[in-house]
Amino acid sequence: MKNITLLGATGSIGIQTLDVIRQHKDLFNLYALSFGRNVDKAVPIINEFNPKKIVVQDQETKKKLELYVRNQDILVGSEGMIEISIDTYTDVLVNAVMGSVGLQATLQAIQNKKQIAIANKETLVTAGHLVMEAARIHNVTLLPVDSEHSAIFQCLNGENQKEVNKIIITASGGSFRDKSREELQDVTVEDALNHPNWSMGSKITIDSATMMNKGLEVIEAHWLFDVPYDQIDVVLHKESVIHSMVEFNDNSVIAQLGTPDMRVPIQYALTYPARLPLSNSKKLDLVEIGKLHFSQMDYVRFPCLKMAYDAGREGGTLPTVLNAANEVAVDLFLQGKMSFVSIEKLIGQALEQHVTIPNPDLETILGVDRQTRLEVESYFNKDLVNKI
Ligand SMILES: NC(=O)C1=CN([C@@H]2O[C@H](COP(=O)(O)OP(=O)(O)OC[C@H]3O[C@@H](n4cnc5c(N)ncnc54)[C@H](OP(=O)(O)O)[C@@H]3O)[C@@H](O)[C@H]2O)C=CC1
Ligand SMILES: CC(=O)[C@@H](O)[C@H](O)COP(=O)(O)O
Ligand SMILES: [Mn+2]
Repeated sequence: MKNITLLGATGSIGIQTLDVIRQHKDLFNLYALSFGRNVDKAVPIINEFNPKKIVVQDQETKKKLELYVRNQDILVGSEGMIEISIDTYTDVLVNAVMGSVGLQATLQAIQNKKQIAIANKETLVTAGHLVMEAARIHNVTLLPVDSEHSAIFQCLNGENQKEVNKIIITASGGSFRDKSREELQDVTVEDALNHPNWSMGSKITIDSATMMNKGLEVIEAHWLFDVPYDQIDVVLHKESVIHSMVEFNDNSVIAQLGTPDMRVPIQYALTYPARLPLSNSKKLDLVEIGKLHFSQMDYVRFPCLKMAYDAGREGGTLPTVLNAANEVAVDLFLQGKMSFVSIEKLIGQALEQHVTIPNPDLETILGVDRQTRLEVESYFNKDLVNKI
């Protein structure tokens, strides 16, 4: 029996992780969980799974939760997340929190040799070099949950890394894939949240519409698989049936396919190297689908992807700036405070202003992250973007 600690239990990945745990009660026990502020969603989860420890985002949420929860310790904030992640009884940490807030918990869990299933790409974008260095030193394998990275991980299984020509990450194109740049001017939050293939949390759904999701995934792939940026391609594939591919030096290409169901990569990360049946998961029927489509990525249409490649190549603190600026900008858009196209403007502005610090330590990363968030808020307040 493995004790799982789940960061982000009330989110899209969190809920699907709980479904996997529910299906394999003989293998997994939910030992501890964290969530942000959604007490209504958390209470039934706590009643069903009875975790020993719970972490919430702030004191106010703790007070609300105390009205429903009597048997568990309720911890708060980043320190609480670290505490449950390194707890002696935690065997596996699933990082399914939104944003770079789970970075320190992940780093400390690695230092404590916990098994890590990582959905949270922002952690790897903001501090990939620190996370991978810790994983190397402590001999911990990061098991990817992100569908593309799980696919690449499976394609590389048993292969020689030196024989890899390139990684090909597929992109659905997101909710505005058929719109021109001009047509993006007056799109709404509701339009942007309408992803064609996946039902996900709101931040990643907006990232998918701006193509920043693919940019974050390129950086994530660079760190997880130790592949240079020149050997990572992105191709538009609107069906999201091929989750990603690897081309080898004999021009052979291995791909991983499946219906869009995040429980598949979540479960694989938890049961690796074994595979288990997953009930209520739709089988892939290629005959029913008939055709798969592919087209070249357009970096002018999707400037966020270009910014991510550039920031990744430059390295140092630039990916931290990219990520923090994106988190703030997406949040401002989701709150209805500014237009969709303002997201890329705010990120571009933050990247332009920043003087990269090479090889940053954790303190530097956390400082740059904080500073960038303040700066982006200030550009917004100074009217540098189109407010709605
Ligand atoms: N959803 C998907 O299919 C996929 C997601 N991912 C990645 O997985 C991660 C999670 O995504 P997703 O599940 O969609 O996100 P959601 O927004 O659905 O869920 C996020 C979770 O994190 C919690 N949370 C948010 N902010 C904070 C905070 N400041 N402190 C503590 N907890 C917080 C939320 O709590 P609450 O809601 O209670 O406030 C919720 O439990 C992201 O990094 C995403 O990029 C990767 C591939 C696919
Ligand atoms: C399910 C998943 O892994 C998401 O990251 C998904 O890939 C988003 O789709 P696109 O970013 O390709 O639209
Ligand atoms: Mn993905």
